[in-house]
Amino acid sequence: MWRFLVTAVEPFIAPVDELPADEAIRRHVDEAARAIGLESDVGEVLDSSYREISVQVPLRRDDGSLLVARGYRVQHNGARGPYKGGLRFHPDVDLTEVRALASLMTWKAALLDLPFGGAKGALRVDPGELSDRELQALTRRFAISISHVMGVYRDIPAPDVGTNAQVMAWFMDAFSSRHGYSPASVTGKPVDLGGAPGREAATGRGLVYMLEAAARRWGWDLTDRRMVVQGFGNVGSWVARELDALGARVIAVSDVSGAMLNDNGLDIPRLVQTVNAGGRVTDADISYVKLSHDELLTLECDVLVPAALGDCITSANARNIQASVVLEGANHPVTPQADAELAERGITVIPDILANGGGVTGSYFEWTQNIQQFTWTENRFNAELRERLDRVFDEVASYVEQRECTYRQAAYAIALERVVRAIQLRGYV
Ligand SMILES: NC(=O)c1ccc[n+]([C@@H]2O[C@H](COP(=O)([O-])OP(=O)(O)OC[C@H]3O[C@@H](n4cnc5c(N)ncnc54)[C@H](O)[C@@H]3O)[C@@H](O)[C@H]2O)c1
Repeated sequence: MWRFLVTAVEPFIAPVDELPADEAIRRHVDEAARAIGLESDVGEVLDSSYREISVQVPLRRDDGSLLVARGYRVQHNGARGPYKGGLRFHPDVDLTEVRALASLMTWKAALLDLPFGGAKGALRVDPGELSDRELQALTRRFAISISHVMGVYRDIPAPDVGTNAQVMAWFMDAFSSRHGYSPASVTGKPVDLGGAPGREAATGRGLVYMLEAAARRWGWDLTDRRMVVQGFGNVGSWVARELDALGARVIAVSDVSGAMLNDNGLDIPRLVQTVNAGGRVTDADISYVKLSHDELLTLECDVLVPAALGDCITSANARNIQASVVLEGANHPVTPQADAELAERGITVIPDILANGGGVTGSYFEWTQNIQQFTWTENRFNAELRERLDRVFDEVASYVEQRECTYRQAAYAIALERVVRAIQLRGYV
């Protein structure tokens, strides 16, 4: 059984001059509203969430003590389809962060032209401190507590930080016990339970597909390019594997246990082996120099992939970033102030709602296959994923070239137009 390792280091804390996450996303949306000349007051609907649920999730622990966790599900906007978004289990998560992440999902799904609205859920708990029985009991209790607003055509969760296919299986089983067998009520499930072959790798693989699309457009050869990946969980480990397979040089990676560098390129298959066996990256018996978490972010490299938590590139370290490109694997890893500073310094940022969109696209494939009770092969899954992501990247890149704006500004402008159109067509306001 896997174990989660989430709390061994301090969480990233944005400097006080930075905006809270939900306001930061709102700032991006406001900027997009100005860019597309949104004159209607429909934008006001998007300033807040449609529904925010906060529930108490009690658990009798193995040692007899009582744990009372707090669970959240935020549904931001459902104009384009059922709500969709991950479930995060983390001790530092709060409603403000969940609200921000739910809104990001609205923009991501719209940008990728998927028939979903945006949502996010979280349980404020450290999964690494729980036994398997405790984790299962807590997941089931949480699922039942919010099941009245969940469902195949209502709201469909997926894995995120601190959750995985096994957690999704428990969630699906608890939901199904109330509503009848519903594999399409959750995505990112184990393949033996209706999970789509390819979904587990889809976010990390999708990031690399996006980078390849960018490389073709910019005339870059990715062979031997210096890559740095922060976070070595689902997203980070798959990014590193795919970059390594492409012939790029992954010189540094990190997880909660620390950061490591080898200028000649790290032995990624050995690292993956270590982590899959339940270890941390720094346990791997490979040649490396140990770095601090901050040093990893400021290494000189071609591409920096933050793939851990949000708010890691802020006004405190943006001026020290030495990457040519920041490819956002994590959600909201760059604060608005840092974003402006990176843009000024000529560093290209491929934003979360574009870069890590392979995850929700893979979830869309899984959901549709569950509804049709039909399974694609992994090859077909990957081919369809690449085709969709290439198309979306090209759309955003064309917008950037025509308007001379950043990738983030272009991505938000395209997404906002789609969501506003859906709100108006449905006569919501
Ligand atoms: N899983 C998905 O499909 C998906 C989809 C889109 C976006 N994301 C985003 O990607 C990010 C990572 O998600 P995941 O599913 O890989 O989570 P995960 O729990 O599988 O992995 C998180 C990784 O980050 C590491 N980490 C935590 N704090 C760190 C720190 N301070 N420094 C360095 N490493 C640290 C952990 O050790 C772990 O290796 C999150 O921001 C998530 O919202 C995930």
